[in-house]
Amino acid sequence: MTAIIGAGVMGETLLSGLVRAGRRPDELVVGEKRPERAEELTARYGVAVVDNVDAARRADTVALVVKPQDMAAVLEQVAPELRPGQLVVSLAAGITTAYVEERVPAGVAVVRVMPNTPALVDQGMHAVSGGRHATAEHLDEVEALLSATGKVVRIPEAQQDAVTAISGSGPAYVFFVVESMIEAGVHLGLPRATATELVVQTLVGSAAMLRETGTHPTVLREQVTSPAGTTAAALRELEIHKVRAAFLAAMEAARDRSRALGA
Ligand SMILES: NC(=O)C1=CN([C@@H]2O[C@H](COP(=O)(O)OP(=O)(O)OC[C@H]3O[C@@H](n4cnc5c(N)ncnc54)[C@H](O)[C@@H]3O)[C@@H](O)[C@H]2O)C=CC1
Ligand SMILES: O=C(O)[C@@H]1CCC=N1
Repeated sequence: MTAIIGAGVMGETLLSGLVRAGRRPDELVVGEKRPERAEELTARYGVAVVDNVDAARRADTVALVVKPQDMAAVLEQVAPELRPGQLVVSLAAGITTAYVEERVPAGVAVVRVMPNTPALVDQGMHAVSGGRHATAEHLDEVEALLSATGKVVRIPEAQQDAVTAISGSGPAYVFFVVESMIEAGVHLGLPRATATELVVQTLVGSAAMLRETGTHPTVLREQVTSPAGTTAAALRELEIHKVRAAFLAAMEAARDRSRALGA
């Protein structure tokens, strides 16, 4: 039995992935604070939504998908139900395995995961790190849990805040670029629907090229950039506006915020 405590955006992403991967609703249990959300999830997936204490008691694996700020309260609530042999998986930004281990009975295995929302379409990027009592089998179990919804990498926990800044928050940066390009298309006189179709397919095509050719992105960019052409004119403006430096500063800010959330 797997429990998911906190079924907002990321909790539902995990839940729907498990259901798509063939888990039966009676093998899953959800803890969710908002009653209207609980009703929605039961209607959509046929899962039981129970209180957190009951969810933790019934499950072998307990996935915590509440906001980092709510983690201490949830751990305080469920800790009396947890026992060695159970596995706690935290998907929260910034929360370290040590933070969880300090709040659960000794010997409970803890694994930290940084997922991302493309898992909703089985294209997620999940980074996994084990805590003090997590064995290779625990990591295998978490990998099996997540691999149905995307790629899984195992990383040292010290890299988790950087990973959060890159792949955890990453989809938002990509959507921001997409929004900006669509808006630019509208400014250039294209109908919004046309601009949207052009930008989305350009993104999907570029992503497929990166994955399928394995060619370095710099080479792919140079292939598009004809001497004294249109792309060179555009890239010059991006450099003048320090877009590369802005990305560096943005991801440093995300990394720092992740660290602060777990402090
Ligand atoms: N949204 C994203 O793209 C990603 C989110 N995460 C992590 O996932 C976690 C959840 O984030 P979101 O799903 O975006 O937030 P959210 O606000 O959509 O979901 C949190 C859910 O937890 C519920 N909740 C709060 N306190 C609770 C309690 N005491 N008991 C039971 N349920 C409770 C809320 O009602 C809500 O449905 C965060 O820790 C975040 O760092 C990680 C990677 C990506
Ligand atoms: O913005 C956040 O804090 C969460 C963690 C990574 C993506 N969303």
